[in-house]
Order: sequence, then structure tokens, then C-alpha cells
Amino acid sequence: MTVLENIIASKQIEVERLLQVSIPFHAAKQPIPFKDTIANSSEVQIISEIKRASPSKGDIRTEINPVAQAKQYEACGAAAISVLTDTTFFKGSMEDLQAVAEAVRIPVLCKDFIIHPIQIDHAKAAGASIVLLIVAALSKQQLHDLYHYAINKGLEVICEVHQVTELEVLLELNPEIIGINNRNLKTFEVDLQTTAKLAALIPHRDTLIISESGFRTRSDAILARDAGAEVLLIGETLMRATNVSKAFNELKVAKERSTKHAR
Ligand SMILES: O=C(O)c1ccccc1NCC(=O)[C@H](O)[C@H](O)COP(=O)(O)O
Repeated sequence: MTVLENIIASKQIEVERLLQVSIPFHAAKQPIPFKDTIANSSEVQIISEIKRASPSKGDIRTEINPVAQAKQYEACGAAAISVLTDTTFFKGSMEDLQAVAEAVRIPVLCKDFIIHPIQIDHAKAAGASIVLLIVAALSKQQLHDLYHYAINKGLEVICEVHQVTELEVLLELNPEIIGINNRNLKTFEVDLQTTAKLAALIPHRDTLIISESGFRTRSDAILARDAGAEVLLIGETLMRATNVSKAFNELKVAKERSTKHAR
């Protein structure tokens, strides 16, 4: 079994539990727009992640105060905050997301492994403005159903791919936002060239491309920018940084004219 298969098996059990309880959250705010705020920016934007631990790296910063960390990200100019809400593999929680969503004025992404609408209901009720759908974790029918379910709830959706075959399935949906994960979720191998390889196959110029995972240096950010990414999703590097603002600014690059022409 791959780690992704393991995670999905655990989500199936989690969904059974969620279907038997009433939703314990009630978001105070309406979803906050994400994609439309990116278009006019002159810099590549950053989604900063709250990531306590991960299957590939083990514990990263389990003791973190997610609200304090998210406020630092917001002060740095993050476009959104990603919160890993899975407990078993990432030591996060929906409570982390709720606390962050209440504390910041930027959109919050529920970074989880969604396989059922009930998870979208919980994410929205906890205050998420964006949810993630991982193409490798879903059948084509599930992908289409969950995508439209989330959109109809007023949420934005990042559809994540890692391979050409996944992108081909996804393009039939004509999604507004595509996340290209540089990390292979089955082997953990990270290859920043994944963004260039897949972005070149995305035909619609108004599709927002997010490059996810593996950003350590400014040249990594420039590589993704030149491949067509307008947003970077960054977890571990910001979580481990002793000076978050310095690490953030190091990875913040101008959105040059080449951004669109690279595609
Ligand atoms: O990070 C992992 O080990 C991982 C393993 C299996 C499934 C998903 C995983 N990570 C989720 C993510 O996509 C990342 O947290 C996110 O893109 C940030 O990556 P990074 O900047 O490399 O922490």
C-alpha cells in the first residue's frame, strides 16, 4: 500500500465517523475570495502552510501555535493560509483551521484528503474559503461531484495533480485553479520540474496555476514562476524558519512578463 492509499483508507473511516456526528463548527464569516485577488498582483503570491508534521518528514513543529504562525504569515503578505487538518498523518485538526480562520482576514485553505461531501461541509463550517481535491485520490466521477458540491457551497477549489494522466482527467472539468504538486504523494520524491512539465500542458491562460511543495530557495521560486505559476504553496520551509518574514521575503519574487509567455 502507498502512503496515499493508507491516508485514503483512514479517511474512509473518518468519513463514517463524521456522518454520525453533528458539525461542531459554525463559521462566523462568509468565504473570502482568493483567485480574483491574485490577477492584479505584481508579485508571485504565496500560500503559507500550517504543517505540524508530515509522512515524509515526521515531526516538523508539532508544538506550534497555529494562530500566531498564521498571523505572522498574514503580516508577511500571504495570499492565503493552508492548514493541514488531517490528524493521523499530519498532526493537524479542523480546530486548527477554525482558530486560524477566525484570526485572519485572508482566505484559508482546508488542506486535507477529501473523498466525501461531509468533509467539505465541515471545512466550510470551520471557516475554510478554499478546499483541495487531489485527483490521484479520486475517481473521475468523485472529482466532478465534489468539485461542483464545493463550488455550489461558495468555496473555491484547488484541484491538485502530479502526473500528466491526472492532468488529462482534470482538464475535462475545466477547473479555475490547478495545483501542481512537485511531490509525488506515493514515493515522496520532490521534483520542481514537475510544474514546468505540467503547466506547459494547461491550455487556458486564465487558469490559475499554483506550484506546491519543495520550495527552499529564491531560485526554486523563480523556476516555478518561469514555468507559469502565479502562486506558490510553501509549508516546511516557513514552518522551520526562525525568522518567518525573512524566509517569506526570500521566496517572494516578481511576476514578470515571462509568466504568461512561458505557457
Ligand atoms: O508532505 C508530505 O510528506 C506529504 C505526504 C503525503 C501526502 C501529502 C503530503 N504533503 C502535503 C503537501 O502537499 C504539502 O504539505 C504542501 O504542498 C507543502 O509542501 P512543503 O513546502 O514541501 O512542505
